[in-house]
Amino acid sequence: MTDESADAILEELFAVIESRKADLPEGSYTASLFTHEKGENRVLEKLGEEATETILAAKDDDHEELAAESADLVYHLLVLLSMKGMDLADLREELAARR
Ligand SMILES: N=c1c2ncn([C@@H]3O[C@H](COP(=O)(O)OP(=O)(O)OP(=O)(O)O)[C@@H](O)[C@H]3O)c2ncn1[C@@H]1O[C@H](COP(=O)(O)O)[C@@H](O)[C@H]1O
Repeated sequence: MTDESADAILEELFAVIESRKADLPEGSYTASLFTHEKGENRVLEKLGEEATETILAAKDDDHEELAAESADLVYHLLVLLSMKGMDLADLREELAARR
């Protein structure tokens, strides 16, 4: 996979998250994070859980599980950025500044 196509997938995912935030459709897990009674604490909790699950997968040297948990982690991180009014450009800018 090229860097460009990986970035396109992140862009597409972030656009879906933004659309769920705007429309709050019934049955959407993403929408449920934006409307959760715990507020932003719910996504923060999920980030902690997914980080732990990622660590456990790494310790087990389970590559399939590590990829799956990493995807959960990145998804919840993108939801958090969206919740805070930030976007992928903020992340890209910070990473680029470190080169
Ligand atoms: N990438 C994801 C994604 N990654 C993880 N998750 C959800 O995150 C949750 C992870 O929770 P856990 O691993 O702890 O498993 P769980 O036991 O089901 O979780 P909980 O009961 O604790 O909530 C699961 O409910 C997953 O479905 C995601 N939900 C949605 N997306 C993307 O968002 C899009 C829109 O989804 P909806 O908002 O549901 O329409 C989807 O098409 C996907 O592209």
